[in-house]
Amino acid sequence: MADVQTTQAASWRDYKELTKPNVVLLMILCSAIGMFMAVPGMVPLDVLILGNLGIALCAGAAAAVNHLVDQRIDQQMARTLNRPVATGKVGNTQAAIFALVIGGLGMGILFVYINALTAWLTIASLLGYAVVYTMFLKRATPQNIVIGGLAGAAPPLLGWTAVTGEIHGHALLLVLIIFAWTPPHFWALAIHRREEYAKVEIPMLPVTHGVAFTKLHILLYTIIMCLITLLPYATRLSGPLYLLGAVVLGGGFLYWAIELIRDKNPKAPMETFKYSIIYLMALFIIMLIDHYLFPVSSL
Ligand code: HEM
Ligand SMILES: CC(C)=CCC/C(C)=C/CC/C(C)=C/COP(=O)(O)OP(=O)(O)O
Repeated sequence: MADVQTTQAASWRDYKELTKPNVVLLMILCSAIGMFMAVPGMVPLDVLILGNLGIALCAGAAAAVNHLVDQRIDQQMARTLNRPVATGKVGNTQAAIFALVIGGLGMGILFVYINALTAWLTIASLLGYAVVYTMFLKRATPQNIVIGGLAGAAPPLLGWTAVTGEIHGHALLLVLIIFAWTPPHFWALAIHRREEYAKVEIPMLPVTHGVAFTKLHILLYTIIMCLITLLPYATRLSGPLYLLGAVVLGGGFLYWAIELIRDKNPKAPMETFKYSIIYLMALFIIMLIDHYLFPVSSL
C-alpha cells in the first residue's frame, strides 16, 4: 500500500478520530458496567481506571487499523471521505505506528496491572475487528457484521474478567445482548447508506438481499434481542427496575423495527440507528442503577 500524499499536517484531533472515540466511549461504558455487575460492592479504583484505559486503547488501535485498511473505500463514500487516512492527513506509516503504540500500551497495561485472561480476550477482540472483520468478513459476506459483531460485543466480558479473573455465565449474557443488538444497529444505517456500499462493492445485507429482506431481519434480531434482555432478570443477575427498563426500551426498539417495515417514514432508518445507540446506553445504565438499588441478596 503506497502512502497517500500528505497534504496537511495532522492534528491531535485527527488521531482522536482514528480511534472512533464515540464508539469506544460506549464500549467503555459497557465494560465499566460489566465491572460493576461482577461484584456486589465497589470496583477497586485501579481496576476501574487501568482496566478501562487498557481496553479503550486496544479498541482505539483496532479502529485505527480499520481506518488504514479501509482507506480506499472510505475515500469513495460520503460518510467517510473526510477521515484522516482517507484524505492523506495522516499517512499510512503514521497510522500504523499510532495503532501499534496505543495497542501495545493497552496490552501492556492489561498484562501488567489487570490479568492475562482480560489481556488475551481483549487482544482477541482487537484482532477480531481489525483483522477478521475488516480485512476479510466485511468484503466477503453479508453476515459480516453478525460474525464480526462478537468483537464489538466483548466489552462487558472484558470488564467482568478484569475484576474477577474468571468468565461467568452472567458476563456472557451481557455479551449476548450486544451481539444481538449489533445487526439492527448497523443494518438500519446500512439501509440509509446502501447506495454507497453498493458503489464500493461491500456486500452489506441491503445491497445483496434488498431493503425489505434487511428490514425483516432487523425485526427478527430485535425480537431476539428483546427476549435476551429478559434473561438477566430471569437468571437473577438483575432486578425489577432493570426488567422495567428492558421492556420499555425494547418496546421502543420494536416500534422502530415495525416503522421500518411499514415504510411510511423516510427518516425511519436513521432514527432507528440513533435509537439503537440511546437504547444500549440506557439499558446498561439502568442495569447499573438496578444493581445497587436491588442487590441480588435482596431479591
Ligand atoms: C461489527 C459491529 C458494528 C458495526 C458494523 C457498527 C457500525 C457502525 C457504523 C457504520 C457507524 C457509523 C459511524 C459513522 O457515523 O461514521 C456506527 C456508529 C456508532 N456505533 Fe457502531 N457498529 C458496530 C458495533 C458497535 C458497538 C459494539 C458499539 C458500542 C458498544 C457501537 C457504538 C456505536 C456508536 C456510539 C456510534 C456513533 C458514533 C458517532 O456518532 O460518532 N457500535 N457503528
Ligand atoms: C478491543 C475491542 C473491544 C475491540 C473492538 C473494536 C471496535 C472499535 C469495534 C467497532 C465496531 C465498529 C464501529 C464497526 C464499524 O466498522 P465499519 O468498518 O463497518 O464501519 P465504518 O465504515 O464506519 O468504518
